[in-house]
Amino acid sequence: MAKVPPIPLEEAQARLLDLAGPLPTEHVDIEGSVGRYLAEPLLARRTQPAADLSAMDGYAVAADDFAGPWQVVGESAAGHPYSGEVRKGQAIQVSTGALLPAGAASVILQEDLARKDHEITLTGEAPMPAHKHIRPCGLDFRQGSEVIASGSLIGPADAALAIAAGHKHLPVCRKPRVTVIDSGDELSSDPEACAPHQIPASNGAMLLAMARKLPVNAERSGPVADTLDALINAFDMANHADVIVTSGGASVGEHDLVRPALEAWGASLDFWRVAIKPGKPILVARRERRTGPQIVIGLPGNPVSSFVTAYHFMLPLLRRMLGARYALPMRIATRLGAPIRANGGRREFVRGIWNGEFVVPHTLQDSGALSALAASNVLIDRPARAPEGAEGDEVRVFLLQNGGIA
Ligand SMILES: Nc1nc2c(c(=O)[nH]1)N[C@H]1C(S)=C(S)[C@@H](COP(=O)(O)OP(=O)(O)OC[C@H]3O[C@@H](n4cnc5c(N)ncnc54)[C@H](O)[C@@H]3O)O[C@H]1N2
Ligand code: MOO
Repeated sequence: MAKVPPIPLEEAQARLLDLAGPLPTEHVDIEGSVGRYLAEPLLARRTQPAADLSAMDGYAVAADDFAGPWQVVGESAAGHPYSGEVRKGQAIQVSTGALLPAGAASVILQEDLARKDHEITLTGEAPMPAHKHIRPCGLDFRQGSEVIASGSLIGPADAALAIAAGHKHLPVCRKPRVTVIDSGDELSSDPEACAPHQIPASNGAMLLAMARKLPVNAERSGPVADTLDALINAFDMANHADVIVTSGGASVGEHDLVRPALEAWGASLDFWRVAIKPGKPILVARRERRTGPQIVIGLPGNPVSSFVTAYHFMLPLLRRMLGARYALPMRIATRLGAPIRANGGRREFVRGIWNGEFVVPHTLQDSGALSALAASNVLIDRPARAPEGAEGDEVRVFLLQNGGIA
């Protein structure tokens, strides 16, 4: 068959992300929103702090009243404000987070004072500047201001911020429905009963686990036999899915039937083959449905190729449907802890082990070697035709753990 030239990774990712947009918005309670992406900018419904607060435990005094001694005339505790006003020569005992009493301009730390009955005297330093221990009204945010940008990943701090800003619910995109299909006659669904001509169907579980790191409704089907009918039937069964992910049968062999099956099913191929290693035979197709489009990502069967292409295509597509501002994975710069060989003509994602300081390429880079993939915690991004690298050279890596998704 005619050779189809592979396209660059960025172009392929842009084409894939163009095929889909964020799914419709729904409102969920804040605890249930963590791990999802904010679908609209979030505006504060209140000002925080809503009034000037004391930032420390101590005594509030009037403006320019630092000589003392002062008469302690009352207390403002967190949740129990003082109702009167402070005058010169007076002090109000304040606790951290308590409302600053009317007339107060400074808080003197209790460590800098000596108290005897109702009188306090300065033994240490007066605050400098005078308002040092005061958290002014609106320091954090003001009513009506944007506190979280649209497309942000809602993490623990965002959940706290949304609640502090007066919200009970947040708008998020509905969860994409994902079906992962293992395909291949050699696949056994029972890893405990696998003949020598068979191989346990392991990609589906891996891809499902990767998808489920995101807030999606994902399920698995197969293994599906290498026939057009079996594949078309599996696609029909996934008619409810927004995203269908297959693994295997993406290459050029006569049993590689994913492309013809997709075409027979009514999907149109957007691209096939990307200039990356591993993962070159990846394909992407789209099918129109009454209830919205379906995107099919056909991943190569080699387990490491499946993993790498799921990382660079499946997860970004799901993040895009979830409304994420940054759908693509991000790299960090680090240094080599061992030499790395010169690269060939395809951009390569070398499995490596990073200790937070240096990265060492795994010695086994076969695209079927799950043992090397599982032992690795980064993908080293090697540009096409990169020269060999020496220990200490800078390289870019994609994190698979420690905050990275894999
Ligand atoms: N003549 C050519 N042959 C191949 C080319 C090529 O350009 N010309 N490309 C190679 C590359 S690159 C890759 S990657 C593989 C991918 O091919 P397929 O997507 O068609 O994958 P399969 O042939 O179905 O399987 C490859 C390998 O992976 C195992 N596999 C498949 N599915 C699973 C699964 N669900 N769980 C575990 N393991 C699975 C399968 O048994 C094979 O060993 O093609 C090259 N060939
Ligand atoms: O590109 Mo394949 O994915 O070499 O293994």
